[in-house]
Amino acid sequence: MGSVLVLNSGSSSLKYQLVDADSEVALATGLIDRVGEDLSNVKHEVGGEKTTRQLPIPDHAAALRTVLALFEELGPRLQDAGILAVGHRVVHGGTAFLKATVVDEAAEAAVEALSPLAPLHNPANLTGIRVARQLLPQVPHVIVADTAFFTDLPEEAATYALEKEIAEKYQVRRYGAHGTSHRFVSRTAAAFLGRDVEAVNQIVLHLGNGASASAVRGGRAIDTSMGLTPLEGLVMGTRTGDIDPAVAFHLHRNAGLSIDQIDVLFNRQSGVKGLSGVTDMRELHELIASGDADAKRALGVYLLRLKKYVGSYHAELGRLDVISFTAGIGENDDIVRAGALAGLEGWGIHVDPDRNAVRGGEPRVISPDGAPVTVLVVPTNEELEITRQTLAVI
Ligand SMILES: Nc1ncnc2c1ncn2[C@@H]1O[C@H](COP(=O)(O)OP(=O)(O)O)[C@@H](O)[C@H]1O
Ligand SMILES: CC(=O)OP(=O)(O)O
Ligand SMILES: [Mg+2]
Repeated sequence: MGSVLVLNSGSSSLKYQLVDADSEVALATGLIDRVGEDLSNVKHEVGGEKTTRQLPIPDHAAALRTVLALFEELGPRLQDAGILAVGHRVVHGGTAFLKATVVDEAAEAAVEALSPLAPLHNPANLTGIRVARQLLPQVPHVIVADTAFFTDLPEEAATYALEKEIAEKYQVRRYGAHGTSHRFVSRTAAAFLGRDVEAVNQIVLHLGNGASASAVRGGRAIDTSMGLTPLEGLVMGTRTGDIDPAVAFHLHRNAGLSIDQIDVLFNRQSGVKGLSGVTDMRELHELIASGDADAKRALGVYLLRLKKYVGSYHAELGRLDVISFTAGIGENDDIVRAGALAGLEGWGIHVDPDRNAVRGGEPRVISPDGAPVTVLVVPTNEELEITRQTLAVI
C-alpha cells in the first residue's frame, strides 16, 4: 500500500522512521543523538544495512539536513516505498492540536505561535515541517502533538491554583508532553501482559533527555508531570523540573537575571547538566565511578524526584498494577530503574536484580514473579504511534 515517513525531534535528538503502512515494519530508521554537543552519532538503518558515523551536529536544522541528504541518496528507493504521508511530532499542541491534524498554513502558524511554550522542541518541529513539505509537497503532512493524550486530564490535575481570570485569559493549564509515548507504552504494556487496558492502573516513566511521569487509569491519563511547558516535573538532562517559582523572582531581583536569561537557565543549563557538568546519564555514571561528589548528588536528586512522583501517582491511582520504564534512560539504565523504586517494597513494588540487568529491545518484566506491582521495561515507539494516527487521519 505504501509507507509513512515520521520525523521526531527531541530536545537532544532527531529520529526518523519510514514505516510500511500494512505491516508496520520500519523500512528505514535513523537516529542523530547528542545534537548540539561536540560530536553526534548519526545512525541509519535502511533495508537491514546499518551505517554509523560521528559528525558535529550543532543544531536541529543541521540534523534535518543530514537526514534529508540521506533521503536524496535514497531517492529512487524512497519512490519505491511509496510515501503516502509524512507524520510530524509536535511537542506543544496547546488547544490547536487535540488530535492528529493535516498541516496547512494555519497549522504551521499555530506550531510557531506555541514555540515559547516548548522552546527546545517546537522550533525544531516547525523546521522539520517546513523542510519536509518543500521536499515532499505532493503528500499530506500530519501533526501528532505530544499534548493530545492529556487533553482530557481531570480538571483537578489540569488546573493550577492560579487566579482564575488570568489562567483562563492566557490558557495557563497543565498540557503535559510525551503523550504519544505515554499512550503507546501504556497500551503496549497492557497488551504485553495480556490484559485489557481498561482494567489496568499504570504509572509510565518516560526517561529520556526530557523526562516525564504519568498516571494512567483504564487507558486514560489522570495526571502527568509536565505542565504548561515541558519544564515541570522530573529532573531532566538540562531542565530543573519542579522548582519553587520564587527562585525566578529571587534571581531576577537579586542576581539581575532577565526573564529570558532565567528561561535559558532553567531549560538548558540546569538539571543533571547544571548539577554535574554532564547531560548524558552514561557520562554521569562514569563520573560517579571516578568518585565525583557532584555527580553522585545529581543522581540522588534525580532519583528522589522520580520516587516522589511514583508515590504521588500511586496515591492518585489508589490501586497500582503496572509501572513501565521507557525512553533512552528508562530502557537502558538499570541503576536508575533500581534506584527510583528502592525502598518501595512495602508497597508491593520490587525490582529483581537479574531481570533488571537484562538488556534488549522488547518489552520485559523486571519485577519478581508474583509481585503485587508488575514493573516493566517497554521500549517506546513514538514513530509507530505517529504512523498509526497519521494513517487514521488521511
Ligand atoms: N545505555 C544507556 N544508559 C544510560 N542512559 C542512556 C543510554 N543510552 C541513552 N541514554 C540516555 O538517554 C538519553 C536520550 O534519550 P532519548 O529518549 O533518546 O532522548 P530525547 O528524545 O529526549 O532526545 C541520553 O541523553 C542518555 O542520557
Ligand atoms: C517533551 C520533551 O521533553 O521531549 P524530549 O524528551 O524528546 O526532548
Ligand atoms: Mg524523546
